[in-house]
Amino acid sequence: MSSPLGSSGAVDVVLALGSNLGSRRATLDEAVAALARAGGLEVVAVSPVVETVAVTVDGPDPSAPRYLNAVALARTTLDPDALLDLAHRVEAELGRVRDRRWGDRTIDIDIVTMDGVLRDDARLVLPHPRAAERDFVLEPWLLLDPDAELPGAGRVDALLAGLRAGAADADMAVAVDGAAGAGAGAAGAGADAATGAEGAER
Ligand SMILES: Nc1ncnc2c1ncn2[C@@H]1O[C@H](COP(=O)(O)OP(=O)(O)OP(=O)(O)O)[C@@H](O)[C@H]1O
Ligand SMILES: Nc1nc2c(c(=O)[nH]1)N=C(CO)CN2
Repeated sequence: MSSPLGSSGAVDVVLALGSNLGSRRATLDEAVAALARAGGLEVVAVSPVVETVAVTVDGPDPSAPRYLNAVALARTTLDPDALLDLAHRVEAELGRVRDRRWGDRTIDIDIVTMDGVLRDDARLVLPHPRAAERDFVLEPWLLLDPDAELPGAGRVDALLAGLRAGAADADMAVAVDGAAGAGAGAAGAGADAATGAEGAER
């Protein structure tokens, strides 16, 4: 089967998605579908969905609406700026309002890594500077790819184990659902670990 990207110049990217407002699961699915529809990006696989406690600027907040988080693996011919523009466009389409840092949001799409790209400027930092500390990124990523590595930080399984060893709230990720974006290479790995997030929209 031929790739919609053709054969030239595509690189692997890892995208982290999160939603803690509205119909979270539907929004994640719509975000994956919108990314998959966009020119220059092919969604290869999507992780199971993990329900997580909101991390705010003051730390984990069990009283805030919980997030559904997922990770998507994709291939793209877009350059990093164009990929960030696409992420922002999809966020805007899905009602993302930027008010507070780490505030509640219908959808957040972060670029975790882009193969071979190291970048650090006001607009974009790659790999994502906080991915290594975020169980809400590492857990779904690991479910999708047990051999995943975060460039410059190490294996995702080791990073997650380190976080869990250090965290009093090691069970912040409270439930695992099926993969987001079914039909876009969604992976079912880890769905057996579900503890009831299915239909958990409130
Ligand atoms: N790797 C990256 N992925 C996405 N945005 C990035 C990245 N590096 C830098 N940014 C910049 O961060 C800005 C703020 O992004 P956003 O509002 O999604 O932040 P946030 O999700 O609240 O916090 P965080 O960046 O810690 O995830 C974006 O407009 C973008 O310019
Ligand atoms: N649980 C959880 N907390 C967050 C998340 C997220 O995706 N999941 N995203 C944030 C900003 O990117 C801030 N806090």
